[in-house]
Amino acid sequence: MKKIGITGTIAAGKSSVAKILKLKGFPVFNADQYAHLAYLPKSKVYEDLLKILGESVLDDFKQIDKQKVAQKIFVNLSLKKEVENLIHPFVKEGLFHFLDGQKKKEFVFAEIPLLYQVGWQDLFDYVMIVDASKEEVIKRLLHHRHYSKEESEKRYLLQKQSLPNDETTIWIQNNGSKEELIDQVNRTLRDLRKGKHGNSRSTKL
Ligand SMILES: CC(C)(COP(=O)(O)OP(=O)(O)OC[C@H]1O[C@@H](n2cnc3c(N)ncnc32)[C@H](O)[C@@H]1O)[C@@H](O)C(=O)NCCC(=O)NCCS
Ligand SMILES: Nc1ncnc2c1ncn2[C@@H]1O[C@H](COP(=O)(O)OP(=O)(O)OP(=O)(O)O)[C@@H](O)[C@H]1O
Repeated sequence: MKKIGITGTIAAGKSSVAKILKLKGFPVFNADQYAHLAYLPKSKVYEDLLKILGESVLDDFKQIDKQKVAQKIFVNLSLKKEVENLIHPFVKEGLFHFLDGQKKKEFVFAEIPLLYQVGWQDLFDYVMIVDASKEEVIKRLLHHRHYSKEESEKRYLLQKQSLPNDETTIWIQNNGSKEELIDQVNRTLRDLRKGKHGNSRSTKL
């Protein structure tokens, strides 16, 4: 089993790549979706999250409202850190459990937007970085997410990150059509099978 982390900036096309891979039958873990499970009353970090965030983040059904969480943590970085200290280990456990169940698969993927910020790159044999030009990203945020021009620029700058590059990095440049994106994913799979992306790094798993 080769483990491949998928990351990249906002609206670069990470989820689109994940969708293409899923349609081709590959298992794909989604860190953001899994993180949302932490906010459900039955999760094991729910009570601790409530202690940190306070009852004001609950909605009428006693569910933690993610929008209210966002409003609190993005203006209070120490609170954000405290929340992350609960959620990141929760997601990591979910990721390990997922990988454990896929041992017989050729390739297994995990979409982790904050891969480098959380420092999980060494868990993977390869890191696939989905990239797009600033112009394309802004266009997608305006047209598909219906953000204003200012909001789009702000989000782009907030999430822009410096991305490392070594022989185990696989770049997907998503500035063209969806068909071109599918072609690139197919080419990448072919190259991976031929070993063209270098020797995979030794992982910590
Ligand atoms: C704060 C959370 C709940 C927001 O989740 P969600 O997936 O719903 O994000 P989404 O992009 O849909 O935003 C929800 C709301 O937050 C606002 N928001 C999102 N990002 C930002 C930001 N950087 N600054 C201000 N507001 C923001 C949005 O405007 C929206 O109103 C989520 O990001 C979270 O749980 N973060 C902490 C844990 C973590 O690091 N997760 C990553 C997985 S490893
Ligand atoms: N090559 C493309 N051509 C046209 N539209 C695209 C292309 N790639 C992605 N999109 C569209 O741009 C938007 C963002 O793409 P996607 O959701 O895949 O990005 P993402 O990196 O997962 O975003 P986020 O970081 O916000 O979760 C989506 O509406 C998607 O359909």
